[in-house]
Amino acid sequence: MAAEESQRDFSSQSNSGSVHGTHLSLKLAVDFEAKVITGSATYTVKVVENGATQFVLDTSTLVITKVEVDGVRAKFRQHVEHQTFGSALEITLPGAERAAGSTATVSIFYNTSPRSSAVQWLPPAQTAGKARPYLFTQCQAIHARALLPCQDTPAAKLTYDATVEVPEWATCLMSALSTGAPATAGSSEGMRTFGFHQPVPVPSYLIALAVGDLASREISHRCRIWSEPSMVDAAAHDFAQTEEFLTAAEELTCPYEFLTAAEELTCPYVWGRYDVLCLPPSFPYGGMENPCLTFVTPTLLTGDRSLAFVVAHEISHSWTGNLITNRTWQSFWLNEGFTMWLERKIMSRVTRDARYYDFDAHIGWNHLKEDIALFESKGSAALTALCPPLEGIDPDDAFSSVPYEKGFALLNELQTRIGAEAFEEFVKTYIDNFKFGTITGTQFRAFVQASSYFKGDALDGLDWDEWLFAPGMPRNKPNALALEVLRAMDAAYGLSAARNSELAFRWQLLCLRRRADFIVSHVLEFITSQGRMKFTRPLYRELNKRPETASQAVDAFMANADFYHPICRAMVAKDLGLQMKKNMSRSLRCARYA
Ligand SMILES: CC/C=C\C/C=C\C[C@@H](O)/C=C/C=C/C=C\[C@@H](O)CCCC(=O)O
Ligand SMILES: [Zn+2]
Repeated sequence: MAAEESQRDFSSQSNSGSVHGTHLSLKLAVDFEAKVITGSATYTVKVVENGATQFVLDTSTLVITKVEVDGVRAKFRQHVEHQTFGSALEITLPGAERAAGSTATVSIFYNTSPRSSAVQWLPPAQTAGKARPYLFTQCQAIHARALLPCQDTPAAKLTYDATVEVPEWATCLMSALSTGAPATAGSSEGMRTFGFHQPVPVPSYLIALAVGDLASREISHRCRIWSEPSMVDAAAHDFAQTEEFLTAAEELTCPYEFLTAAEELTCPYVWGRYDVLCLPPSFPYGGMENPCLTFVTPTLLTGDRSLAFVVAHEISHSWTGNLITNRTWQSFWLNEGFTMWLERKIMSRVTRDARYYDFDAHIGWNHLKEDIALFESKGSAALTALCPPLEGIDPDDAFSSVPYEKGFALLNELQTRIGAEAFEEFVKTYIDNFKFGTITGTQFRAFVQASSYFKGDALDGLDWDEWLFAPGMPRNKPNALALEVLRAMDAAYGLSAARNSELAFRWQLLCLRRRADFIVSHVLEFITSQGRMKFTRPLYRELNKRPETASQAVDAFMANADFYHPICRAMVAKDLGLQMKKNMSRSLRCARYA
């Protein structure tokens, strides 16, 4: 296999590997008339590599007016603009080469351009109220650099605070916690100032802003639904299950025994609040997982809550994506594949219907097929790899259902190998291990391989290179036959008690492969009551694949060795890794190879 996951972020020109902005203070003012945001971005900068002399950020269509380092004017240079990746902004750190661990405060004074790719400025006609303008941002994947100078790579997480001056009639929201009521004191005439802080380190693509004529409805102690006033009741109705989704997500992600709300929680929700802003119809995505404030499209408003699963998806990103973040866009599948998995688990719980997971996975599989065919027809098959070659590529051009559904398919494949219950526990260890950080596919692979949940032969035959780097459809369709479905089929059709040997054989093999342990006693009964190799050998081999059932297979075989025809006995002994001593037939005469 040719490809390799790069440690470099091809989509950023910043030098976050040697100098890292760890905290950002934004002071912004919104000018609807000029369609610009003006202000300053002040970074607390930490040198991580000895000898650094520059702090390099990404910008796109920004006008930089002044830079200060530790309060003193500093030299800066904006490179020629690259069509996709923008202009690198090089700021000279004055004095001698900086030692690792040293810090500085860097303030950049700037304004955005009316053609910023991060901001949509809506005239009143494009709003529901038709009376006031509106603006919202969308920074994923690499548009944050068109909103503020930043190290626009998910590898560089930072905390932030912000003040934003907006017209007095407007409400300003950000992907952060509010610091309190807006202030008019200290603001320009006719303006008021909103304050925010985000104490959890986030990547730049999660910095978000919306300003408009907004109203809200509180739907739980930590969830509020926002939109334009004329839509807010409809939005609050369609997203009324938000708290229920959030609770289900907490149960699925908390590595400790989950306690009820009345008791002390062992896993407090890291982000503090989960609010939802329902945007005007030009919002380009179904939802965007901006922390503390998910953005959603109004196309979800049906009146019957049938599209609220998008909120379950965005809630899931609170852990997979926002808490554990893809280190570069090559590992975007870890954000989205895990989020699809969690979304489907949440929806199965909330609907109390285990079939939800399988049916939705089936729909996702078909979506994946369509997207892969589309990319192949465009001559872009390489972008259908889970870890795509992104050098020189605009991430927006690479976007498809591949990271979502192929990513999910890989996780589902892992789940199938150890069973849903064990995989759910494994995911909790994954979250606990990588929370607050970033991850690559290579790290994930190593984590799985080292995990005690995947001991023994659980990963046998899994071709990681093919999964991560080969374009096209994965080989194995996610199996829709969850344990619960097998139990329901058994209850409906009595398959475990089937007397038809062909039927019993197929059913038993299927159940063993799905690790449905209720079948084991039936299998042992079947393989010790007849000796037809067509049935007996595959079932013994299947039992022998897992430590939990292998010893039962050996015991059953040894106890019944005399029953089998010598050919069958010899074949099964080989299948089980046992050596039959010549002319001996009793169980004690078998010994394990090696
Ligand atoms: C392998 C692809 C590499 C990088 C792509 C990363 C980001 C792509 C960029 O286009 C931004 C995507 C933003 C997505 C936001 C929300 C999605 O969950 C929405 C999914 C589609 C929808 O429901 O409308
Ligand atoms: Zn998502």
